[in-house]
Amino acid sequence: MTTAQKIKDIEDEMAKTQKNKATEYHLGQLKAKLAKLRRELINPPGGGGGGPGIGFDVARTGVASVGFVGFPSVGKSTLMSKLTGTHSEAASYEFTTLTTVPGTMMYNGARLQILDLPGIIQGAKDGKGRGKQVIAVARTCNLIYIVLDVLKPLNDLAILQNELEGFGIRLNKKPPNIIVKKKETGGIAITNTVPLTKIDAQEIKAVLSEYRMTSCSVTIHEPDCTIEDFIDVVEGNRMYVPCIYVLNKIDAISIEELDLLYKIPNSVPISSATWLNIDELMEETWDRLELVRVYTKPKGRAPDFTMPVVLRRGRSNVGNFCDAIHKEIKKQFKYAMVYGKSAKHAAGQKVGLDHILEDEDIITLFKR
Ligand SMILES: Nc1nc2c(ncn2[C@@H]2O[C@H](COP(=O)(O)OP(=O)(O)OP(=O)(O)O)[C@@H](O)[C@H]2O)c(=O)[nH]1
Ligand SMILES: [K+]
Ligand SMILES: [Mg+2]
Repeated sequence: MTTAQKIKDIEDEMAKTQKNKATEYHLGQLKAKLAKLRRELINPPGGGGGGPGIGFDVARTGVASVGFVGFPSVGKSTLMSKLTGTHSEAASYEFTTLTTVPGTMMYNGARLQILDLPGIIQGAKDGKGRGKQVIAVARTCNLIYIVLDVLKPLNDLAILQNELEGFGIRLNKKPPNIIVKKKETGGIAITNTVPLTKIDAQEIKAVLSEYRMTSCSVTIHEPDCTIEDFIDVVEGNRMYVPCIYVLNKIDAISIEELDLLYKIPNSVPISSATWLNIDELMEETWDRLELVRVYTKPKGRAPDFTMPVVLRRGRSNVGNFCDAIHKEIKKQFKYAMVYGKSAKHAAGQKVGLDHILEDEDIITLFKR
């Protein structure tokens, strides 16, 4: 039996099983089994299906990457070509794009890599078409655009989300605040600092037994966490990626229809053909990438506002700033003066390598 068939069997059994006190343990086991099988699909035990396939992965440039995921002919290549100036073939027939086509664009002083990807179809995560390679590239991006054609059913969005979820990608979600620690002995201890509304001890134990984890402590700080969140933590290979739903081809619909589209959270309606609303798309892109621009101010001179050093949130301390300029700089570092949002005083703050910089800060380095 193939992995995909085993998955189908478990999904069928879950659909048949009513959720109640008596079946909780069984359902927990089934969900854990499902997660393990899905991992096999991403990373087959024999190797081979793991990372992006040959020709699919491309050299990474720029400070952040945006990957385009969507069904065929929704306008991904049209958008990518116009944004970057790099030609990616666009045509009215499906599967025009057959591999990753990279381009770059500058925005707010940051170089962004834009990855145009082949169209995927339902079942991609289970091995249909080149979907697995496409999703494997998307997994490594800092932002995903799910591109949709507004002339097609909006339910396509749910299908695509499901494809990415099945490949261990979590869209617009933070990692659940749950800590699982393996121990030598002592059995299973579950503590929670928030009320558990959607998960219970039986389910947790079923999952742990499925993973052969007989002794461990589980601490749950995540409000309303589900058994799926818990499995994500136990599995540990999830990618939490921000996502914008790009609703393309609005040139072909009425204003009334457009008003309805605006109600969909995390979405930006655009037309890549007639270049409508691209400004909003880029502003949203900038916000979601959480980039930090830092301007350098040579001692005794005015800051250079033309060329920021761009860092990513979470990797934006003074040490990261030094590394972004030159790997030797940290060795000579004595202290830095920082001006802007991260500084305690308007007149600036003297800081060390651990100080975390904020967007549009100004910095002067002092060497030993
Ligand atoms: N009306 C309209 N048509 C568009 C728009 N953007 C793209 N198209 C048309 O949609 C068709 C497909 O465009 P592509 O850019 O090739 O789409 P794709 O998503 O890259 O397609 P694949 O590579 O085959 O997956 C072409 O005929 C485009 O001219 C748009 O904003 N409005
Ligand atoms: K096409
Ligand atoms: Mg294309």
